[in-house]
Amino acid sequence: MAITHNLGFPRIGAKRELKFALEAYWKGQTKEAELQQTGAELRQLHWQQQSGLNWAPVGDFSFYDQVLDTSFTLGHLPERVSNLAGTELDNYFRVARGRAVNDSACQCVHAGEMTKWFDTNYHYIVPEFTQDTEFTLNPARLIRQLQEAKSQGVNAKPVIIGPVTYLWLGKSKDGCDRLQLLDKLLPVYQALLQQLADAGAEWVQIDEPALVTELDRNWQHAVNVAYHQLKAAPVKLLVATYFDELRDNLKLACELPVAGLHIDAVRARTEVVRVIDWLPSHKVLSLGIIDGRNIWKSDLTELLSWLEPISQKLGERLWLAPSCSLLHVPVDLTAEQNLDSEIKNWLAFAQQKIDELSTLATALNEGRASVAEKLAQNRDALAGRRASDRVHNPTVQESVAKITPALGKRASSYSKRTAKQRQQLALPRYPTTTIGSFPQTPQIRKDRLAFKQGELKLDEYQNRMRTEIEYSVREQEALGLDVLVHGEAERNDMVEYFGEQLEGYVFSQFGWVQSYGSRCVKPPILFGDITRPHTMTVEWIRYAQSLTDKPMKGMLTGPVTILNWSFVRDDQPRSETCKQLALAIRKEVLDLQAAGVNIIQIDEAALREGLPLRQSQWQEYLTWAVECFRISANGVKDETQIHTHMCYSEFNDIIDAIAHMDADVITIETSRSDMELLDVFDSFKYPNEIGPGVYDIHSPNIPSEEHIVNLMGKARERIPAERLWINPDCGLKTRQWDEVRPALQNMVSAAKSLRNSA
Ligand SMILES: Nc1nc2c(c(=O)[nH]1)N[C@@H](CNc1ccc(C(=O)N[C@@H](CCC(=O)N[C@@H](CCC(=O)N[C@@H](CCC(=O)O)C(=O)O)C(=O)O)C(=O)O)cc1)CN2
Ligand code: MET
Ligand SMILES: [Zn+2]
Repeated sequence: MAITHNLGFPRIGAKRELKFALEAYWKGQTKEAELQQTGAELRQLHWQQQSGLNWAPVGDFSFYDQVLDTSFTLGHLPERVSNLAGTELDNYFRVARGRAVNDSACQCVHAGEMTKWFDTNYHYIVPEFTQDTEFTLNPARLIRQLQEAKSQGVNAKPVIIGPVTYLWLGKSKDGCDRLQLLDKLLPVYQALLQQLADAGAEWVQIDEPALVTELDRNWQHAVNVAYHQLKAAPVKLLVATYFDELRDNLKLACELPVAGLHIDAVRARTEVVRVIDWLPSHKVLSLGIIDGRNIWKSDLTELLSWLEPISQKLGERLWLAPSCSLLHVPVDLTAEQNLDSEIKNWLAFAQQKIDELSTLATALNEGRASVAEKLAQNRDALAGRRASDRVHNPTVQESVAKITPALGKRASSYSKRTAKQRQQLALPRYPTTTIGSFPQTPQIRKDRLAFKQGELKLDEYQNRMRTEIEYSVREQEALGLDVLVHGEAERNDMVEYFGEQLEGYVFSQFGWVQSYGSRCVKPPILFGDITRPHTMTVEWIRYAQSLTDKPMKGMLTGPVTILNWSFVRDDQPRSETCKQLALAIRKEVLDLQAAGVNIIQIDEAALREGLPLRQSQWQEYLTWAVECFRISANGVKDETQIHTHMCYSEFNDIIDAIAHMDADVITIETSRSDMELLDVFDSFKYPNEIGPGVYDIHSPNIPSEEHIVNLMGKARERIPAERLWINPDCGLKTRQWDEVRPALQNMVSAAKSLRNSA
């Protein structure tokens, strides 16, 4: 009798109800009660949609981020919000975004740092630790939601982040050893588990994904200490791991004194046999067999053949689940009206994944015959996908086979190139530029929606986008920027836009996935061999260049970032898919050059995110990822200046790979680290030009000229002035013009004053 459960459900809503409710609340258009009501309705709906399972998650819902929720549950808030007026929700949003609703008392504080959740495009708010950090239990939200679920007849299993992973996710602000806090943390967890038990919880899922990373002995020891202390709690604990194999932590995870273990049986399938061997015979084994990171239908028949003997052996001890929380996939495939029907039949979103799980459990519990029709349909869909001639294109495969190292090499070294580029571009010292996007105004979005719904003709849509481009060019000229951009008005997203242009992709209408807070992305679906049937950006850039005598940067997204932010095929290695994308981008680069564009930026914002979770596997990834970037960028002549952009701040451990990309200029995030991270870009390790971001675009705050001059002063201590550019941290699409204008004004005047003082 296999038991089914889910680790977490997407909370944004099939029509992004949560996003709209949050944004209305932040603007002060609605009251807290309305926001709470939307939350309750979404939870109820999502529990109903999971009612076919034996256990549904509770506590996976969040108004912003589940890690921030955990910080609140543990009574662990940054000191800067501890004495401010307002409700708990006000404080919650202050930590999340720097301010509460309509903070009329101007109780704005700097927001908590945001960083990537493991190797996903989801971002969490980083817990901030010092040696004086204290924890106090604040379980009300979780207990209320447990009661809410129970009152609706849900078989509820609370979900929390485990103590070791919680510490692992955070950052020490004073150099303290986070593990020293474990002793203070565990009693709070113990009390929390006690309260959940009192409120009627039988099982609690306690997530410890840190167990799939390389933990040193102190961290491994902490895992043991934690669960030996928590075993006294009067609930059954299911320790959940996901996103990778357990490897060196396998034995440790199996032997913890808890009632069950969940592992990612998609990414760690080869470990299942060993886990079954090691797991004591009283424990539940939860196998995450449905891929929570991708949108393809599972091969149910193949899974059954594998699972039947396991089910025989484990009986009631076998639980089945998606590999990880379904937060990382869209909600419901049936909402899609415009998806190509052949390809739609190959896909499963969150709801369909829940159905797959139920089908598998029924087959195991009642025999395959009981779901024969569903299994047959599933087999047909998969056979169709395998055989489809839309997936395979021999010409593309030949081009990839013909790739040689020469394709990734520029004709001359950086020093030769830069001399020619300087002569041609004649830029001042400390050239100023921006990262690509300008505000995506409500009007731009409205126009695009009208166009997509057929209410606006192509011509008219293009006219309007050209007007937006012209507007941003005039603004940049007025500001006195040196290298201009067209502003990306015509792009819904830097990856989806390219997915829409390339052959081998389809895209959804409602396939939204949360990236941070209320911000979502709609990853395009890469199903087949990639070709570029026509130019994708040339006309827009050419138009923008025609408006000005200043140099206009061509703007592209790089192959690695397109790969990492798409749902990609699982029938060939990612490196193979990436090479196909690289060849397509290379064509675009060469066409831009032919159109007279002599500065081309190729964004690789997600290059670091694609790193495997274990450092021992990094090199293999970096080798092909960097090679793909080089293939896309390096076909150009010496005079063409290649830029790349990366908006994260940890380069120490991959600086060699970054240098090996050999872009003429790299723009990076640095403003929040006070330029310290430039230490790693010193002349030996990084010989080319650098634009260290001088202000944080995630914040509405306007940086002062003095602040920027100050930061650049620090940059100059590390990098020779002739190799420095001045630019923001990242694109400006989420900001408003009223914020962008004064910020860039200060940036440009900072550049002028630096030039004068040189
Ligand atoms: N893919 C990706 N990942 C990334 C980033 C990124 O830029 N792209 N940046 C980093 C941070 N993550 C981010 C993720 C999303 C957004 C973002 O701005 N998302 C927008 C949606 C962007 C989009 O796809 N816009 C579409 C659709 C917009 C829309 O909602 N349209 C409305 C109608 C228009 C309206 O009335 O507003 C509708 O369909 O109902 C468009 O412009 O065409 C949002 O959530 O609001 C920003 C940063 C890391 N990961
Ligand atoms: N060119 C892109 C932009 O400016 C780069 C963003 S990186 C997330 O929006
Ligand atoms: Zn960026």
